[in-house]
Amino acid sequence: MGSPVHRVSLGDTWSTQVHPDIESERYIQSFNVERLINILDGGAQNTALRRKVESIIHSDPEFSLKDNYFMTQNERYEAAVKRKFHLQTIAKRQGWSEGSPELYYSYRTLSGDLAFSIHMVFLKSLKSLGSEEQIAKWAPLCNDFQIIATYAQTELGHGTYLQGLETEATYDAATQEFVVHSPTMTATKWWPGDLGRSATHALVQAQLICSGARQGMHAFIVPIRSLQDHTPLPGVTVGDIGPKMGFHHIDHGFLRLDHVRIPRENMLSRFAQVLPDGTYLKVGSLQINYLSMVVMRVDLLLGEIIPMLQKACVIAIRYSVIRHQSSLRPSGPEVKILDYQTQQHKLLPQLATVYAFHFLASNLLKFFHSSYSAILNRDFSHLPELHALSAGIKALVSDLCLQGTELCRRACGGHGYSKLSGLPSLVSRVTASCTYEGENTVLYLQTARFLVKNYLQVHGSLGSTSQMFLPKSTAYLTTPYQARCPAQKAADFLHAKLYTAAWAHVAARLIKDSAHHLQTLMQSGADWDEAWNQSTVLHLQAAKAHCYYISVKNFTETLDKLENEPAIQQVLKRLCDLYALHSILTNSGDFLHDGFLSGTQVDAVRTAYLNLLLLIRKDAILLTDAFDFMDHCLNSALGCYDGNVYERLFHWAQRSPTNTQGNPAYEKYIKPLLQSWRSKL
Ligand SMILES: CCCCCCC/C=C/C(=O)SCCNC(=O)CCNC(=O)[C@H](O)C(C)(C)COP(=O)(O)OP(=O)(O)OC[C@H]1O[C@@H](n2cnc3c(N)ncnc32)[C@H](O)[C@@H]1OP(=O)(O)O
Ligand SMILES: Cc1cc2nc3c(=O)[nH]c(=O)nc-3n(C[C@H](O)[C@H](O)[C@H](O)COP(=O)(O)OP(=O)(O)OC[C@H]3O[C@@H](n4cnc5c(N)ncnc54)[C@H](O)[C@@H]3O)c2cc1C
Repeated sequence: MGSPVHRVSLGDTWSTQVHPDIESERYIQSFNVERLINILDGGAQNTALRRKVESIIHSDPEFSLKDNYFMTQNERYEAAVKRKFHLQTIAKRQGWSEGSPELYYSYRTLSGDLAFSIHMVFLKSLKSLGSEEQIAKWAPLCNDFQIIATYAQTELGHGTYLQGLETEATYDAATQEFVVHSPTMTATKWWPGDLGRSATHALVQAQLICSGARQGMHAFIVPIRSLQDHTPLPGVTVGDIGPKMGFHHIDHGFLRLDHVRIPRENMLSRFAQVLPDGTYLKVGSLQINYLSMVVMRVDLLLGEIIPMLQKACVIAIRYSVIRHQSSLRPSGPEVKILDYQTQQHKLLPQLATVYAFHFLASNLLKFFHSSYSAILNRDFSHLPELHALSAGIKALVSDLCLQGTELCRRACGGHGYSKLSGLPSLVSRVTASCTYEGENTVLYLQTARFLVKNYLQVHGSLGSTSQMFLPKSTAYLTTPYQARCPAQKAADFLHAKLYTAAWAHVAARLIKDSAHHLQTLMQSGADWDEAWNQSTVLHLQAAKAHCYYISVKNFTETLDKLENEPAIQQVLKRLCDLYALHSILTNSGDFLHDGFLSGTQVDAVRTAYLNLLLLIRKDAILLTDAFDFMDHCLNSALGCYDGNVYERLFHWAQRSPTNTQGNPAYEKYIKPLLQSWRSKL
């Protein structure tokens, strides 16, 4: 066992003991927590490296997040910039290079509360869309922060529909330059992070116009602020978009360009280029210019989105074994709120979901790595499947992480509404993930487009089936599916094959129904586009079901590989069962619709599910400990490892400026009012 000491690290002098209510939860260990930590980290050597980075970061007071909750937007931004540059200094001293695991772990340790994260999006986009020469030129400048860069794609008028972007880059063969211009108000770039107050350069996505022809969206590097004094360069209007729901530490910005000239070499040209005479050359489809979005959708899952739900689970579940409220029977002792079935029903499916998502995202990352280098070398054969999987998985993961963090917040009652719980910041931050890097509805529909296409390849017209080769993730569309679920009792639903087949059935049926709906509309005279729009609610449902199926299947396959770890395999199997059965129960209408499950079978699913809640309840604290977040990183008065919730909440509240900075309203308004009554009392 790794020592828990490294986790109790806030240095609160009054906190000398772990609360007995949480200590007792750790007393009987049905599995080795340290081994599970290693598995989640992808090996013991990664755990050791991560903890080394954490100890360097947390022993340095410059990195403290403790006053975050009391800061204004400007203060948050400044603190994030300071931390980022301090991290750069440490990284240099320690020899942590850009893209190294150490910097990845630093980001995790600091909860991403650092400036210049979109600078990293720029770098990743450069590596996806730039030629080797362009990467060799710009990447070192980025790595050393000789420039600060942003990714400027979204405009006031368009974010989703990239073909509708209005910013223009017109090639001038006479000077071999592009003229980058925002022709309308709605062409103003809006939302790019690090743009508002920091960036010196922007990767601007603009419509390429050369030799009089519009060639669609392409990426251009545009200098926007002086490297000498940071003033906007000629033709550039730039600023901050103002207050937002969250992400207060990031300066999201706007950018207008008035005929700004950049050299021809500043168009990123791995897949497309403009020759000096204005000839346009490209490989692949127009959508290859969307590659950096695929990269980011995969990258943000483990780096940003999933940790939000992991932390919310840690906080809410730890709090739920400290919090006592009411008793189970008259005159009985007050019980831990986690002993209420309804509290387990709120929290344990979230825990199961976040484990499912961790393994799902890890495997997607593997698929990404195996396809990405081929794509960079212009082999696009895996791109459609990668795009469809990354879009759908990003949508499902961010949707359910948002639902889950909000449920965790509410499960903490009133204290969950205090920022000091850490939960409101997690909710507001994960909310953004349902919108950025592709709004979720739009992403599900991209997945649906791929599924319908695959379905129609196999089942060309209504009823006819041909044996076709389909990508791995949609191969199940070729296998005839069972019409009825064979389960007869609750225990039957604990078979991974059975519930995976159930999700395959529902996904395949919904895909079939949405494709048939589309075809029926077309047979009655609608063209493809009209028919597509009139079936999108069905497509969306089908894409979601497909993603559920992929996530359930992936979890079961992960378990198969853990046969040398029987205790961990057993506890994860329960989580996998819970994830699958909870997803069936919350979508039970889809399983009942065609009689695949009967009402009696749904009752059996519920029985199996409720039994699992009790089993997982016993291991709940250890399963959250296995995420191995240090207290600094959780930054929660409710979620610390030692369980000293009330003392911490009380002490943290004392630090609030509302308590430390006097009360001008008293002097101005309350005092005169009260004193005006004094003479009469
Ligand atoms: C601490 C900080 C962390 C937070 C950081 C947050 C940083 C955030 C950054 C951003 O948000 S950057 C902006 C992100 N913007 C988007 O994601 C925009 C979403 N929109 C799109 O992706 C596209 O416009 C669209 C929805 C895919 C539609 O595009 P288009 O109209 O051009 O395509 P379609 O007609 O729908 O499809 C044509 C064809 O292309 C295929 N395809 C679409 N996208 C891709 C892709 N990315 N990769 C590969 N292929 C793609 C699509 O499947 C179609 O294929 P076929 O069916 O014709 O074979
Ligand atoms: C915190 C944050 C950070 C961001 N960072 C960046 C950044 O660094 N760089 C950058 O360029 N951008 C950034 N963005 C912008 C972000 O990528 C876009 O907001 C996002 O892609 C959604 O586009 P939109 O705002 O145009 O939404 P819209 O597309 O206008 O969506 C509005 C509604 O219309 C629906 N809709 C739109 N199109 C369709 C369709 N075809 N079919 C069905 N329904 C549709 C959507 O589902 C949604 O309900 C950021 C946004 C946020 C919130």
